[in-house]
Amino acid sequence: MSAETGKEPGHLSRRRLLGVAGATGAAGLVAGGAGGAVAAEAVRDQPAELASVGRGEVPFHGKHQAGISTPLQAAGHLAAFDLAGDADRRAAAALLRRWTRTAAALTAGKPAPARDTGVARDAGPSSLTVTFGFGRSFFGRTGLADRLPEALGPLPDFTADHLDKRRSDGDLWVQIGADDPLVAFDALRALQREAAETAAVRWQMSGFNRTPGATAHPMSMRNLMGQVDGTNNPKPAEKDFTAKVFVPENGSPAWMAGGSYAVVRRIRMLLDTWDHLSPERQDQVIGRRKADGAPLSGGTETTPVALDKFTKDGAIAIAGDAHVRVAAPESNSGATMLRRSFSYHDGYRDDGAPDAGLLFIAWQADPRHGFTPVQRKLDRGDGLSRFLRHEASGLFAVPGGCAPGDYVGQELLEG
Ligand SMILES: C=CC1=C(C)c2cc3[nH]c(cc4nc(cc5[nH]c(cc1n2)c(C)c5CCC(=O)O)C(CCC(=O)O)=C4C)c(C)c3C=C
Ligand SMILES: [Fe+2]
Repeated sequence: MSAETGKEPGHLSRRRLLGVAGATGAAGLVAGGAGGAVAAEAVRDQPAELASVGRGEVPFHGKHQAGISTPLQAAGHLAAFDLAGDADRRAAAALLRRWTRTAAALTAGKPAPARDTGVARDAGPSSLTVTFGFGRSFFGRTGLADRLPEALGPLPDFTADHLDKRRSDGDLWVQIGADDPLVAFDALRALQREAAETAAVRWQMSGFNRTPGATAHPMSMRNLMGQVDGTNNPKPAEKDFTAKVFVPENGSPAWMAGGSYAVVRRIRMLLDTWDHLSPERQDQVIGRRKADGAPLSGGTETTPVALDKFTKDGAIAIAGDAHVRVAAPESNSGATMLRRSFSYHDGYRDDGAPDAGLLFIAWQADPRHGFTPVQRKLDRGDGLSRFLRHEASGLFAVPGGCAPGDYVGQELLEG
């Protein structure tokens, strides 16, 4: 219950809640009891003005969880949680129910049902998305080993790995994205508080992207190496997008229908070394122009890459070890994924280098036909890999979305 209104906070948006609180105080001074209540009612019925960024709202409920094919937001948090030693399947189910209720409220621009700290009080939904996933270790701990998806087998070791196990894996995974950093933090804090005695944070990472609307060009984001990144992603409008990214309705296990698999890699960029390369070398390493994202085979950012194109001098336009050649579906028997990453910067290391890079997140219907074969190929022959360090890794089964009243993962936990 809200002390100011006497109603459940869920009835009001965060914005209106603030308006009501302010108006009740002010009107009470002038008109006293009954008059104040009337004024409060009037304010509640008047939606407060929000900037366009604040108004953005991504539906929480649906066939797929939000935060997968949703356009990238400006602020992101990734967190993995481990279940407490005595937390069983029932406790995990209760947690997912609490988390779902909170995520549904916050993404609709309402305050957290359990406790509103006020951090996001005067903001709208701000395109908040909250996405939940299960790590391999979750299944053994909850007695659900017989429901472990085959696709959630551990990722193989790659020769380029420098993984910190404490910042890798985890029983449960949460991805938060929003166009307002305060809204994103509010969601992270609410979920962490609600984990209470059931689960504790194993690791947490924060990232960012360009603010939507800051520029119309290029079409895709820039990463911290300065490259236009995300151009050749599968697009939601393409007819095979769903098959590439989501587990089909008749897929296995049945509880993953409409779900997806997220590969999470914390990839540090060796920016001091990278920044010393000439612009031409940087373009060759990727196979695209840094300036506008156009492939070195010609055209603009959206022109398809022509891997077999030669220049006038008879040289191959896109080098043999160029990142886009080695990573392309054509070089990997069609293996593909949706890359939806956040940049990160966690200050400076002892050697003075920035601790910065990409919270790389790849979404696919099956990582054995997506991330794994592509990373194997990159591991051996990618010209970009000498400027990168893979420092943390996780693979999570992200179930389909839920209907109002249900909770994410219900079919796994109760089916
Ligand atoms: C295993 C998969 C991949 C990892 C890990 C990865 C890391 C990584 N990539 C960039 C920058 C760019 N990648 C680009 C394209 C691209 N990358 C992958 C896969 C991985 N990248 C794929 C499948 C593709 C598309 C290839 C194609 O079909 O053309 C690009 C070009 C623009 C684009 O299409 O997105 C850039 C730039 C960084 C910096 C990085 C690690 C930090
Ligand atoms: Fe890439």
